[in-house]
Parts: sequence; structure tokens; C-alpha cells
Amino acid sequence: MILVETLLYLVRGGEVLLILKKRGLGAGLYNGVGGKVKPGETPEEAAVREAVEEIGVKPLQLNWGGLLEFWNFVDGGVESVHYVHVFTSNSYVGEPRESEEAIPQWFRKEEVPYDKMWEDDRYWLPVVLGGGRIYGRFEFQKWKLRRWSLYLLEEASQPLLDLV
Ligand SMILES: Nc1[nH]c(=O)nc2c1ncn2[C@H]1C[C@H](O)[C@@H](COP(=O)(O)OP(=O)(O)OP(=O)(O)O)O1
Repeated sequence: MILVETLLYLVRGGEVLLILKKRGLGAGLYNGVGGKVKPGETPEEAAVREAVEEIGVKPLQLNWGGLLEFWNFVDGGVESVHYVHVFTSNSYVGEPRESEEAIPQWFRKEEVPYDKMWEDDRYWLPVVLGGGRIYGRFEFQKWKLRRWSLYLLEEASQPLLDLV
């Protein structure tokens, strides 16, 4: 199973908004807002839709923070591969509110609760919150992190090629 997904981190000054996920993959863990990209959607459109659905906030501008691959292996085979586009946004309308899927909570960037998050987040999220862009590949065995590689992407002020 190959999935394209999104993760979005709202930023307000020195704080970042995380959600405590109430259901689905990663329930009980803090994470960014996000979910699966639906057929016909761009990752950007999916990130905005998920923010509206999960916390009632509409991001007005997104910054692309990079691409992550999560490979989950079970019994020697690939159970799922997740290609996850990461975004940050510091311009949005609405006040975060709880939904059936998520409880939103602001954290100071230095106080992000990495011990209550996916194991990979501590490696790449500080880079993204610092304004860097990353590409990472994380391999899990039954969702326990086994090995990973992480690259810092070159800074580019403009996309090399943008779709009209
Ligand atoms: N190892 C990992 N580290 C991480 O930080 N986020 C991960 C992760 N593996 C999956 N995710 C995130 C990516 C994506 O935002 C979300 C996917 O979880 P779900 O399939 O439960 O999505 P949802 O059920 O919220 O989506 P929809 O079904 O589209 O509503 O989990």
C-alpha cells in the first residue's frame, strides 16, 4: 500500500501547534495536522482541507518543509509506504478547536514533547521548525524505527519549475 500524506505545523511566534490524535494511525501521539491526500488533490490542498477538518483553522499560506518517506515492514515484507509532504504555516484564519480526530495544543518550540511523538520526529522536526527543508527516509519494523537517513535540502528561494 502506497500512500501520499501531509503534515502541517502551524507556527505562532516561538510556538508550534501540535494535535493529540484521537484515532487512526498514531492515536495517542502528538503530531502535526494531516492525513491522506485524496485523488485529484494536490498535497497543498490536502494540507489545507485537513487543517479545516481537524482543528477548524484555514491556513492562508503554506511553506513546504520537505518530503518524508515512512516504510513499514512486517514479517520481511513491506506493509505500507507513506510519502509525506511537510508544511509550516504562520498565516491562517480561525482559532484551533478540538474535533473528533484531534485535540490541538500550542507548545514552545523548545518544549515539543518528542517522547510522546513518532520516533522519527525528533530528528527532522527541529530542522523544519528552524526554517530548513529536509528529505528523509525512515524504515520501521511494525512501526518501531529501525534505520533512517536524513538530508538537508539546499535553500532555494523560488521553485525551479512551478506549475501554472
Ligand atoms: N512515522 C510517522 N511520523 C510522523 O510524524 N507522522 C506520521 C508517521 N507515520 C504516519 N504519520 C502521519 C502522516 C499523516 O499525517 C498521518 C496519517 O494518519 P492516518 O492515516 O490516521 O490519517 P487520517 O486518518 O488522519 O487521515 P484521513 O484518513 O485522510 O483523515 O500520520
